[in-house]
Amino acid sequence: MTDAPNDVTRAAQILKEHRESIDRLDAILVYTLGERFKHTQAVGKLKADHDLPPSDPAREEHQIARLEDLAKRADLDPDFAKKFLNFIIQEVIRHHKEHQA
Ligand SMILES: C=C(O[C@@H]1C=C(C(=O)O)C=C[C@H]1O)C(=O)O
Repeated sequence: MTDAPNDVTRAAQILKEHRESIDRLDAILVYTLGERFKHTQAVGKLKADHDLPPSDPAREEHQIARLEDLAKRADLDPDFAKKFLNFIIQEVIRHHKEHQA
């Protein structure tokens, strides 16, 4: 079935509004990640200064469990949330190893 011109205009408007929301949320994600990395870089320096290991598996396990719970409440796939956090943590650990090199 072909859309009436009004339907096309309305759909275009709805698409535009969703994309504006997506752009705003992407900006929040990027700024939030930037803030997170500022803290993890400070942790990396602290660890290097005090000869502490780059990774802390017990802390990670606790974070993953917490994030899975948050994801369920936020209607986000908990497996995706887990993969996403793991991806970020691996990058943080790489930075921490660089601090210690
Ligand atoms: C930031 C830390 O270092 C590592 C990175 C973590 C993270 O990005 O959340 C968590 C645990 C550590 O493996 C930390 O120990 O708190």
